[in-house]
Amino acid sequence: MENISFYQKFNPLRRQTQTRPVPAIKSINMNFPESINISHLGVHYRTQEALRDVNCIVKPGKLTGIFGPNGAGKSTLMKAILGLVPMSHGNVLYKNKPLMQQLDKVAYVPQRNQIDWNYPATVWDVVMMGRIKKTGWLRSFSTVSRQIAKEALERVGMREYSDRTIGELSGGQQQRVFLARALTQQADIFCFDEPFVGIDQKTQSVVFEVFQELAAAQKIVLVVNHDLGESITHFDDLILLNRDLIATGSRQQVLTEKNLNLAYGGKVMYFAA
Ligand SMILES: Nc1ncnc2c1ncn2[C@@H]1O[C@H](COP(=O)(O)OP(=O)(O)OP(=O)(O)O)[C@@H](O)[C@H]1O
Repeated sequence: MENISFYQKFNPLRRQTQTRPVPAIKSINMNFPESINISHLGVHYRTQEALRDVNCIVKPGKLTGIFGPNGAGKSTLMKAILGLVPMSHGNVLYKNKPLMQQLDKVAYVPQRNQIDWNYPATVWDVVMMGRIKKTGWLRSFSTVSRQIAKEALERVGMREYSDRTIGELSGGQQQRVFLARALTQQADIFCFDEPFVGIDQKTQSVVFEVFQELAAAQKIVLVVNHDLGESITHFDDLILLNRDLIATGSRQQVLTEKNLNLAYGGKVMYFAA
């Protein structure tokens, strides 16, 4: 039997990504239409400048981390990319069009402190929410949607918790449920804001495994993280911020002593990428 991941199995683009040749680059303005292209992005909160002239690309097939010290603008960058905070200037393009016009292609899991854990929803309800865009409001879910949700829960080891309310779960279990919901969306772009905060080691391993499966399926996987410890070695590409873009590229290119000093002001030890 063909050995494929959960995500590849339910990925409607799977056959195309396997057989279709790489499309020709048509845009004059940007070189990577299959990537997210971020140009001259700036964000102000009232008088405070949170991000200044950020230019980078986020490629499919890579696990990309947004790193930087507290208050560097990591979450702001993710939110600006998704149109959740207004940009003061710049643009974010995907497939030659503003990403904001294509949010149906995005699955986003916000920071856990932005989720109401007392809301009386079951694990199953939360995961099925990931199918609403495909199904439509007030319409009943298809057998296929139910199957996708079951397999997503299975993938993150939460199938037997389907009937629990989300408030009854541990932090790690809650994070796995939201990961399952993101999987059911069958998106092209996956964005996670601080998914490793307050979770156990087992959940961290499951989450990284799923991220790597998504990247292997040529998805865009963008993760805000602040942990400069061993877990950073799971990332392929990094965006290092401190209001300005300090560096972007492969992990090896970004994690230099000079870049870390610029971002953290000499407060972290340099270690080999
Ligand atoms: N809604 C807001 N209104 C005003 N200022 C804000 C708002 N959100 C963020 N900021 C400010 O913008 C700056 C960047 O915040 P942001 O949350 O993006 O940083 P971060 O790198 O994600 O930080 P952390 O690691 O602490 O979560 C900070 O100085 C923060 O105080």
